Amino acid sequence: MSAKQANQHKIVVSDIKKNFVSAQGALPVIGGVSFTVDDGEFVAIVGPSGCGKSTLMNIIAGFEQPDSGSVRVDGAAQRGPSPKGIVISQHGSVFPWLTVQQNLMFGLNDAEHGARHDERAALADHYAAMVGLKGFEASYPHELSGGMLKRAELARAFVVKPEILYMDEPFSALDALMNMRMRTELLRILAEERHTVLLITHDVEEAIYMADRILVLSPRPTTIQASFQVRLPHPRKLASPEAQALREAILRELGL
Ligand SMILES: Nc1ncnc2c1ncn2[C@@H]1O[C@H](COP(=O)(O)OP(=O)(O)OP(=O)(O)O)[C@@H](O)[C@H]1O
Repeated sequence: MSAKQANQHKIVVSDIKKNFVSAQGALPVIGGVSFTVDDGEFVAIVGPSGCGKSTLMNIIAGFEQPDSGSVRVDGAAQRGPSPKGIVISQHGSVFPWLTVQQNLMFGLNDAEHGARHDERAALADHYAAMVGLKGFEASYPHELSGGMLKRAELARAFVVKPEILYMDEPFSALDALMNMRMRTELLRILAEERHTVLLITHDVEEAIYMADRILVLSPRPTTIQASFQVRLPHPRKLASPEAQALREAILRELGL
């Protein structure tokens, strides 16, 4: 690979290995995973339950260290969580004691986003409106529905304009209809603002609907078993013969 090509990759994951040690002995979880993600690319990772998806994501996002191998973001070794990336998980991350607006303002520091409180409030309100929460800026999280809460979390992630979104089963706690709405919402926002996305999901259709590329992980100790480029135009029709063929090929890799 030439230096120029290497520079184009936003994330470079090189031969990551990870064992957990328990009373029962060593549990090999990640058995050597390498891949790259380009700037602005949306890569989804699917794999069997318990294969190590979350562990891999935690390592790539800098929250956990691998036993061996490395993660580089924009060419620099990832040694801990970086402000370039933000994690959205199914557990949620909004502060229950702050309103929607206060939650969105929380990540905006004075230096970068204007010292004035009203400038940061305006930016927070802009992102609340972008995810369909106009009119709910003064509401507290417990006053929102599950779907609205998820929108607030997305807005909270987007307001700080992260270069990378690490998403670990972000919509899995939502009902099927809201899950589909949030997929569409996420793609709409991504069309407006450029981000690199790494999505972990157990839902093959969710991956096909959104991703540019889908990596299929093997059972533990996990490795990349297959990779699929998704060359379907948006908005994607999951019932189309191309999407169905892709779904079947991925499910076959998963042994289903
Ligand atoms: N901190 C830890 N200490 C010990 N074992 C762990 C730890 N974190 C994860 N594991 C184990 O590593 C394996 C992989 O877990 P992980 O959560 O990464 O899998 P996953 O693919 O995300 O699972 P799921 O599909 O069920 O969400 C599991 O067997 C889990 O019990």
